[in-house]
Amino acid sequence: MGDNANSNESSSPSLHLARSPPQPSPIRLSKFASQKMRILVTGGAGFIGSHLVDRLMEAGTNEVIVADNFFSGTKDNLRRWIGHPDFELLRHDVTEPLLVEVDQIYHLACPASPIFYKYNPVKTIKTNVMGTLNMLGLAKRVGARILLTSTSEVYGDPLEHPQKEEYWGNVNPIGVRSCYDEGKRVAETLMFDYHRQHGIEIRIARIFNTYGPRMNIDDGRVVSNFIAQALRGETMTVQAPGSQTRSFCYVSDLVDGLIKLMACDDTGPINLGNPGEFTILELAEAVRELVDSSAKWKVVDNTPDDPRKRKPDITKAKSILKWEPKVALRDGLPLMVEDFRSRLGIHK
Ligand SMILES: O=c1ccn([C@@H]2O[C@H](COP(=O)(O)OP(=O)(O)O[C@H]3OC[C@@H](O)[C@H](O)[C@H]3O)[C@@H](O)[C@H]2O)c(=O)[nH]1
Repeated sequence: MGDNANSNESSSPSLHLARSPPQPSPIRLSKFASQKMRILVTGGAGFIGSHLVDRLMEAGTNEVIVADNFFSGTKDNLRRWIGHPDFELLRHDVTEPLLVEVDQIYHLACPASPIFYKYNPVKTIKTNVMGTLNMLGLAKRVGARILLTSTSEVYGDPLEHPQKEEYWGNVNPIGVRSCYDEGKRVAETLMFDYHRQHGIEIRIARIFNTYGPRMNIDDGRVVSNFIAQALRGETMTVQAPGSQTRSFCYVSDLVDGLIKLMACDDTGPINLGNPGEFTILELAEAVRELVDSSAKWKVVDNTPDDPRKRKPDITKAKSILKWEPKVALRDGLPLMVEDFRSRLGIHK
């Protein structure tokens, strides 16, 4: 009985493992093909996406296609590249299939601020599941390598600290954050299943809290909220209890990590974040010192399932990518304040 079952090789799951990856189209292998790398960035009009696009375009060796539905991203973030011969901007929602010929896909598309991703939770989970399926389908068809920007939110409200990639997390499957947390967890699952079943080259980054110029002023996340509030003379809203912690990574460091991950030989997941850990009250204090010593903060209600602590273990990023963040919070915050001042037209 056991022998018979084992002798039926076509049903053996192991046969579906480690297939060779799909090959690029013949034209790409011809000597007349453009030597530039063709790269799709989904969500490329967003905060992190547009900084990534800058870096890819500045390299001068890439052609970049951005697909964005402009739900939280804006064309303004990309205005310096519009009209450039190596750049193309598509208004496209990743929940619909996309057919383009590319060598690499950076799949970022998804609202990342809790107020944005909770605004239309069904759309958020569709974006994570159908969007990732569509991009994996594209990667399979054209033989592209695909990098998913997953999140530290896959660890939920973590029971291990700091968080290592091996930790499976503590996530509420039915809570108000689940559309994002569970959505990204399914997206990671899809990535690995396409890798195992179809040999797709995958890379997964787990991004921790990131900040920097170009964040939406009313993005709703804590760093942008505090800076905008302090600059406008409003009271900073510290959500209770204020002792919860986050680790904040400056956007240029994060983009370095993404590019190194795409280039390396490891699938990930790899944590990308700055291990410097601060309570939310410490952050409010830092912003007060920087922007306006008379700025005030008040404690307001929090939202359900807010993680109480978060800090990346970046041992893997250090050893595999030779990456670690260079910009400390005290150096990155002033750069963001400068950007917010100029966008808000506040020059005090
Ligand atoms: O005005 C505010 C906003 C937020 N907060 C608090 O600041 C902390 C951080 O909140 P944010 O909204 O900035 O971000 P979160 O850490 O909740 O989620 C983020 O996690 C990592 C990324 O993947 C995403 O960008 C985002 O989901 C929370 O404890 C929140 O309660 C405030 O105290 N005041």
